[in-house]
Amino acid sequence: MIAIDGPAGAGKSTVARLVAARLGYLYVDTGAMYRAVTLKALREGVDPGDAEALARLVRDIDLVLEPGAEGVRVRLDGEDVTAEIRRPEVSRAVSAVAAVPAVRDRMLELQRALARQGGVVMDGRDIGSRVLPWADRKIFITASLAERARRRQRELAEAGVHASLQEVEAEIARRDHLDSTRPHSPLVQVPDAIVIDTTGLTVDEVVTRVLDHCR
Ligand SMILES: Nc1ncnc2c1ncn2[C@@H]1O[C@H](COP(=O)(O)OP(=O)(O)O)[C@@H](O)[C@H]1O
Ligand SMILES: Nc1ccn([C@@H]2O[C@H](COP(=O)(O)OP(=O)(O)O)[C@@H](O)[C@H]2O)c(=O)n1
Repeated sequence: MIAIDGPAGAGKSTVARLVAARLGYLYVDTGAMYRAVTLKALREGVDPGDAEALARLVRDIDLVLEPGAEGVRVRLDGEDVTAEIRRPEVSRAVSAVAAVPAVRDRMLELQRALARQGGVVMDGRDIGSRVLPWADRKIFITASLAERARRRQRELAEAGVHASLQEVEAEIARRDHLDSTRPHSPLVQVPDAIVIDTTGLTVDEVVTRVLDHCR
């Protein structure tokens, strides 16, 4: 069981997916789960600040993560929403939705159920601290804000979304602040995690470091 946490755009998903493939483990992208909940809320006109409505919304949500050739596919109520959950509207609202305790408690149940299936690499914000505190390895992946913004801007451009570097950087910084300061299972660096700063590294170098640590 490998737990990977860190701020937005640090490279968690990219590295976690490759490490899971190398080890033959299941990869669980918990950020995608919070994004899918947020998409459902936006579609149903539920205010991201309405905790009671969000608690109802997650109670029997149909959320499935399926391993695919190009990464995990996300199905919400039977529909493939893999691309849509990366839209800027979802990114803007997700931290408010993820701050609601009932949402986090429901995601925790689903995440632990996935981890019970066997070898797993799970990435997010509270995996080492709350979801899988008994994980065999914990890794905190980070990078400078400027580098993370450059990476996210490139990804958005590839998806046809054009935003200035300043805008992307401000948005990431705002989300990191919300994620780190919420009362319920905030983003924290646990003392038993090793830290990898990916700023000057290639994806391969980071994957190698994680695999070395897991041996
Ligand atoms: N050294 C590196 N480690 C991880 N990702 C990197 C690295 N260099 C560039 N990238 C790119 O940065 C982006 C990181 O995004 P992602 O993995 O979604 O981060 P996170 O899951 O932490 O938000 C990807 O497009 C990835 O290809
Ligand atoms: N374990 C997790 C994972 C994500 N999240 C929330 O979900 C958001 C999106 O996560 P993500 O990993 O997809 O974000 P990116 O770093 O890929 O942009 C985060 O900003 C958090 O608000 C969380 O609260 N706890």
